[in-house]
Amino acid sequence: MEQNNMNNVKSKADNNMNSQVFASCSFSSLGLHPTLCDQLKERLGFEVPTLVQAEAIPVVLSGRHVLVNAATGTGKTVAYLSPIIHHLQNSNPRIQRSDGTFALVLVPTHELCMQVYEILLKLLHRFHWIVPGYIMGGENRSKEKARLRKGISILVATPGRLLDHLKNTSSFLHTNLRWIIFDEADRILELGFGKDIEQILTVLGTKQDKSVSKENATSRTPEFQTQNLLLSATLNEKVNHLAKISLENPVMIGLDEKKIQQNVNDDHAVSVRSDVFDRLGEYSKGLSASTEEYKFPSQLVQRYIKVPCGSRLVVLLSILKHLFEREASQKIVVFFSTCDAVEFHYSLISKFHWPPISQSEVELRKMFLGCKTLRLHGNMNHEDRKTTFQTFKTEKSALLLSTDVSARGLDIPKVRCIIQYDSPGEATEYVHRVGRTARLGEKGDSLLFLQPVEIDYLKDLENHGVMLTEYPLLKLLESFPLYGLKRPVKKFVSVEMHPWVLSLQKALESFISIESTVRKLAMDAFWSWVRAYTAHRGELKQIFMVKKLHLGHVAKSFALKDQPSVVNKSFQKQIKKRKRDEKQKGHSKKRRLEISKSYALHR
Ligand SMILES: Nc1ncnc2c1ncn2[C@@H]1O[C@H](COP(=O)(O)OP(=O)(O)OP(=O)(O)O)[C@@H](O)[C@H]1O
Repeated sequence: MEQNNMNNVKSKADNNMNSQVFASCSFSSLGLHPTLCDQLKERLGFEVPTLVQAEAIPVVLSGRHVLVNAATGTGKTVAYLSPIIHHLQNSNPRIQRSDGTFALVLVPTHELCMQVYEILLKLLHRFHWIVPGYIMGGENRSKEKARLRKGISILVATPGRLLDHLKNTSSFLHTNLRWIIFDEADRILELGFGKDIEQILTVLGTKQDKSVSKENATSRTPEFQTQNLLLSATLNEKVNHLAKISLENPVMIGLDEKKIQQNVNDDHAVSVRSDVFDRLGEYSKGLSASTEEYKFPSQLVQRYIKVPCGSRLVVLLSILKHLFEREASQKIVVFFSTCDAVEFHYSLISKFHWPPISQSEVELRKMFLGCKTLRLHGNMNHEDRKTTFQTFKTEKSALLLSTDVSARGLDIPKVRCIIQYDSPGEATEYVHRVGRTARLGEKGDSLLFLQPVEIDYLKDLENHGVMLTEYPLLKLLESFPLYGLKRPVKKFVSVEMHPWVLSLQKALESFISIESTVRKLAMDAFWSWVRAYTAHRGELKQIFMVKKLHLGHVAKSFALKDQPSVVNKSFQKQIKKRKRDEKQKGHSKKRRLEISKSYALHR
């Protein structure tokens, strides 16, 4: 009886969740071609549209420019791809490869490029005359040229490589271009592609000139007009600017109309000029002090864990152990600030054995974490990145250690938990990292690591409407066996002094001292971690201050016993050398910009 009641409650909750995610209509009722609806069902398993799809598809089909601001994992990709495919397959006479490119999807990263391309492949299965393709940095240019020469109807591209081909590949035919889509627009801009995008729009002749009168601008024949779509899970001034230069009288989807109205009414002068971009601009301004708007899936449980610096590594490993022992089959992503940190933790987790047992039982020694572990970062070659991404997608249970290369737009099914071991910095980044879980109504947890000195970061998140609750760390530590050590009698023993923490830290340090390759990785990771810590921008600089840190404790978080001076010396040396080099080169502002762009790309 009790079980029945429980089941009823669960199914009500599931129904409730479904109605927050899915619409109560069908794909065909939105106007999509029946064969395309079949493909959505057969190839992707989509029975009904999500709310965002139900709202966006008819508008995109109508030919209007659109700005979509919706939470992560709500189905934006199909919301723009399906109307495009609908129109292209309907085209009479049939389109041909030799007609060149009709639709251009711009994405920020390689992984997202491949992801969109794979969805396209599935949706186009029965429309063999519509050819999908991709071009992206790091791939072989001549092969891409050859593919472009043959003709690609729907092209997915990263901005830099697209611009390259627009300038240098004369056989790239784009005179029939009808759609330009900016997927993950905020990320594209954050990575420093703003100028590339402006150039792309100029080369394609689709940059919106706001000096042209509105009447003239909207009276173009719809058939030959380029329809631009901009999708972003976060809104800010930069996205607003891109919207301004790329969209013409757009329909806005996902923006809170009441808020827009309120902001506009608050400023009478503004309400007189009710241009859609002024309204968007006012909307962005009214959002918060930092002009950002965030949307979270309601089922996402967001927590933070307060950990003293020197115990960070032990606590990370303990939490992972706890999570995988509680639920053996699950996927977890841990975010780090640098490629070196990913390499070090990957190597450590893949090799570290515990609990401590006698030498005679050596064959029984278990890995500390028995889960499949993968790594992903910008210094890996493309093939490895692709393989990791595919493996993590298909595994039922795995741990992915990653930099922010996987924070945006990547759709990995069934990720149960996101751990932000290194703080994300910008709140936008926080949103996108946690957006890898709790997708499309699924359950999801997120956990943010903060040191006591960084706790003000919570206020910054609060200013953006992100509220976190505290994770009960001491309770977790109490749950571990102590292998003969005495459990503390005092209830409120500190995290650092907890016997489990002390003994695991000791084991990690001894392990590192004999494993020279892992030790070398730890030293590199320490160095780059400190450098990344100093790179926080704006107001965050007051929260994440290197001088507030004890470098000896930082070293401990890389299982290094060394006094910081030993590790620090090489760090100081490198900093000095860099400064010297920079001086010699007459380090211009332009150069600094280039460096920060390439730094972002290599994360
Ligand atoms: N109608 C649907 N029915 C079932 N599943 C769907 C439907 N639409 C999308 N999905 C699934 O939902 C997940 C999220 O979709 P998608 O990646 O397009 O979201 P998104 O809004 O672009 O996310 P992000 O902002 O993180 O890029 C994917 O796994 C996708 O396969």
